[in-house]
Amino acid sequence: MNVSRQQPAPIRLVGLTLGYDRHPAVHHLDGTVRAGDLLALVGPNGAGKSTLLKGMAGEIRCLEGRIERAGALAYMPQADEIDRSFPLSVMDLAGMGLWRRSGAWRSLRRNSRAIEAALSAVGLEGFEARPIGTLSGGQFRRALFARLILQDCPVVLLDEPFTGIDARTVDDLLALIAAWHAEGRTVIAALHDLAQVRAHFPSTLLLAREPVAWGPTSRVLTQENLARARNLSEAWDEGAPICAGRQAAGAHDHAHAHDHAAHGPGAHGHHEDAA
Ligand SMILES: Nc1ncnc2c1ncn2[C@@H]1O[C@H](COP(=O)(O)OP(=O)(O)OP(=O)(O)O)[C@@H](O)[C@H]1O
Repeated sequence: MNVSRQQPAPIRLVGLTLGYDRHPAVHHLDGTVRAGDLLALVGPNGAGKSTLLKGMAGEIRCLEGRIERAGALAYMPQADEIDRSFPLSVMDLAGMGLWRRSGAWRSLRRNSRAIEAALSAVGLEGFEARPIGTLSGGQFRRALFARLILQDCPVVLLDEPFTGIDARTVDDLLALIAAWHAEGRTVIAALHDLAQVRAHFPSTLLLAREPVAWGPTSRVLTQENLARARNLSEAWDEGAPICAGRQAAGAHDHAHAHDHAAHGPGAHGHHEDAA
């Protein structure tokens, strides 16, 4: 792994609302993901985790506010968003990770050595020529992680990277993520397994269409915060328009189809991690 690569910059969310067709999916986000953070995004179904990752990856535009970030970023969407019918070999798929950096100077031989090393790091040696459509879910996930290794980006975004993956593969991939963290990269992952988050992710952003709590995992994943996240999600109105009054009112007194009553102290996602 190239240790001289670019270091990550912090990612700042400023008055951020993201959504689809002018309907917010997640809003009122303010806070900073520290450079080098290992951050879990947690929340009920529909809480806005994927939407936030898509916004950070530049796949959707901000409805309001902005995301300030710099440098290269690698993004792994949810498995069902990836077309596996495309006639690609495992080697081709992993090799796509080199596109950003590979120029004419990089020989095919050097490329293939790097790809083989990445495939070996995820336990896929011998799979180079296999069409991706023939891989099991776990093998395909490993191939995607090999592509991330080759992308070699300072910031890595993962959307539910372990869904449907067996325990051994999850352990291997968690070790890879821990190594990225140790190298100083920023890693942000949307996850549902709270035990896994507690064990492996020092920071957590708990979302329920808006930030419920953001900070050290042990302080965020409390019963009280989790209950508040459930209540907020249930109270959400899918058809609500974007909060046009927020900036004018500068507070929470604007007319809202969704319930803000559950806001508590610390709900506004300021990163309380002093370290
Ligand atoms: N392409 C889209 N078009 C319209 N609405 C969308 C789109 N993608 C997501 N949404 C809506 O945005 C909201 C947030 O969805 P999102 O996928 O971000 O949640 P999530 O926290 O990742 O959920 P899950 O845990 O179920 O994956 C949901 O109400 C969802 O229906």
